[in-house]
Amino acid sequence: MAEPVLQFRDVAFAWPDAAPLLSGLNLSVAPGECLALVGRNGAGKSTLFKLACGLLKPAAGQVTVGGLDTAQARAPQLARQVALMFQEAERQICHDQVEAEVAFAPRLAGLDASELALKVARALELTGLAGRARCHPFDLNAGERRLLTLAALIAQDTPLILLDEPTRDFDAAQLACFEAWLTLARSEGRALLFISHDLDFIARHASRVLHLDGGAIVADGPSCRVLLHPALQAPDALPAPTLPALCQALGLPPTADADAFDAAWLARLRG
Ligand SMILES: Nc1ncnc2c1ncn2[C@@H]1O[C@H](COP(=O)(O)OP(=O)(O)OP(=O)(O)O)[C@@H](O)[C@H]1O
Repeated sequence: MAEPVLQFRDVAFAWPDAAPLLSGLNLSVAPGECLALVGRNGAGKSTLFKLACGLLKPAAGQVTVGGLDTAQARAPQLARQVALMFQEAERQICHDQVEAEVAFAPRLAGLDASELALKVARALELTGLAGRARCHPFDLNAGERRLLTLAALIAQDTPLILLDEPTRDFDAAQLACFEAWLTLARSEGRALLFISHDLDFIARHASRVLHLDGGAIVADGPSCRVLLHPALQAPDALPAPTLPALCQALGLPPTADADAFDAAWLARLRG
């Protein structure tokens, strides 16, 4: 079996002057997995992400990324293994030109000028920002700024990518661009973890969903099963993902794929 790209072993964590948030948390993510983290506000999703990229260190237990212990590894080593898009993506932009922002990580990684130019051009192309290379990031709209942070992650070229509410600011065209990249990144074997409150988006893309509550994993499995679980469908919870909920109501096998739904429904109609 492939070596996990991310592993939590008996991890404990508490914020200062607060009760323990995580205790004895175990999690393993394989290359190529696309995993969604769901759970109510304050469940610990963003904290788990910060532990996963080494911004926070566990109080007990161990977090490894690409086999590196985040408590021991140096930042440049971790930056070759894992990249993170913050929930407030524009806060991680630190250059005054789009191109310079995208070039930041590969330049620090020591790429020569021609490799660097290729990486930056590809990242801008994939995010639809090729025509905005010389712009100031704050002249971009909110969705473009999020795409800019995505371009920077693409250029960072890591096996593990963490995305906190990635679709938040996108219009329909930007979402389509992002979803095309997501499919490409999966085909390249990257492991993707994202936090999202958009259950339809999760149902379309996640191969696995973790439900976090009070810092503990209360469900871990295929998206249709976890997203329709009663614990996520409490009265004050998010609306169920459309297609899996429709399948459930019609007594069809759960799926988030429109073609599979059509096939199952037609088979039912034909008796
Ligand atoms: N920098 C911080 N300092 C102290 N406590 C924090 C800090 N960040 C988060 N917390 C606390 O940790 C708990 C988990 O927060 P976290 O942001 O990880 O949850 P979340 O599931 O990502 O929530 P949301 O969906 O609202 O982003 C909350 O009680 C929160 O108040």
